[in-house]
Amino acid sequence: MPHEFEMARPILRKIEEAGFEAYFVGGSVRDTVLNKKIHDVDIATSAYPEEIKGLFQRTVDTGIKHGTVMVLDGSESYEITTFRTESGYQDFRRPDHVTFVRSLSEDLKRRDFTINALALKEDGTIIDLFNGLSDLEQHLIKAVGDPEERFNEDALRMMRAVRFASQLNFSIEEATQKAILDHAPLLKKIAVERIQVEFEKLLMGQQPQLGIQTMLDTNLDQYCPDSISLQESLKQMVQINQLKLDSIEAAWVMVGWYPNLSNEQLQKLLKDWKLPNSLIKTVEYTIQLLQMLQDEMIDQELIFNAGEDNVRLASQIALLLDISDLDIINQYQMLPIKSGKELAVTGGELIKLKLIQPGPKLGLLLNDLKKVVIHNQVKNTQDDLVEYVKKWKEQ
Ligand SMILES: Nc1ccn([C@@H]2O[C@H](COP(=O)(O)OP(=O)(O)OP(=O)(O)O)[C@@H](O)[C@H]2O)c(=O)n1
Ligand SMILES: [Mg+2]
Repeated sequence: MPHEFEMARPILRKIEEAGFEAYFVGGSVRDTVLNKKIHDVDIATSAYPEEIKGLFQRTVDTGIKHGTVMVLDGSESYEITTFRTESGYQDFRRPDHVTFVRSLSEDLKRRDFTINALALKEDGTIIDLFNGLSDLEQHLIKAVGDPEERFNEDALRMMRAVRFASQLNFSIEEATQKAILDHAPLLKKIAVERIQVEFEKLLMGQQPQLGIQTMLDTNLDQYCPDSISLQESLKQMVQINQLKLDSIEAAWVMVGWYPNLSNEQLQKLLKDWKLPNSLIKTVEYTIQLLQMLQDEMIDQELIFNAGEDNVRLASQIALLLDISDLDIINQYQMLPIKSGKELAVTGGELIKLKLIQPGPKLGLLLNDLKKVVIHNQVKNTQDDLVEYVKKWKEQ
């Protein structure tokens, strides 16, 4: 058992000693069987939330309505969720109400895929009611029970299927994939933020091209934000030789690069996907840098404005796209200044020298100084810059 489970074993034992059942469930069990590193440890139990709260000293009501109580143990914390069934999914995304149940099988049968429906007991026994182990061995993503029901309950699961295909390099079982094709339009009901999380995990998975191809094959792309541009990108991305994306930034630069969008269209694509502004800025700068590389023209000012991180990202993606990076990292390092603050004169000094008065003109002048220094037209020394300002005043 991995260290994370070892740490949590006493918690499960304590619940069992009180006469209830408790299991590790979800992705951590799947990833343990696959010998992968685990991140979050989820625990499911037959005990009701109030009963869990009675058993442990330090608890937090993180999601008590849905049956989840957080138990604090030293510096660790564990989410413990009561076995539940969810009924009446009228909006294809959230259960109308949650019913707590005492039976593990009731809980497991409402889970999405067989590989995610395994439970692990404190003593190491695996409970496998839906042949999840065999599907893990066969590298198959297969819905638990009737795939249509599973996707009607939560349409996001269709995106989860293609995301797992990419992350695990698994195929989607035939009936499950057919159900995705048939229910793809339901994705429209899902909040963009939730789709975004799955799509990013897909892009950063070990086989993004498998996930992307499956999105195209099942029409899921048609129900994602800005689907026309997206489809164009995805079609191009499957063509790349061995696509591998190791950051969210790189992933979105690739998506934004392909459809050949104007800056406004690119903004719309990224906004429609509800990306944070800082990420949008990064993607915009990096795409501008890539356009510059494609045109084989170095624009010092753009390199300066984009900054080191975006320059490094552009260089990395140029490699994937098979365009020359024109040594831009070096070009960046050779810039005479890396920020406006490195100018050899400040606004205050220029005012003291009576070369200019405070006001909007000063801002314009400083901007101009920055430009001529970046373009190596004037040396970044106080004398040279003061000289330049005197001439600038005369014109
Ligand atoms: N739409 C969903 C989301 C989750 N689950 C169930 O809840 C578990 C935990 O969900 P989550 O942490 O979102 O996904 P993981 O499968 O654990 O994947 P990851 O490793 O990315 O956390 C899943 O394994 C699955 O059993 C589900 O049935 N349907
Ligand atoms: Mg998880």
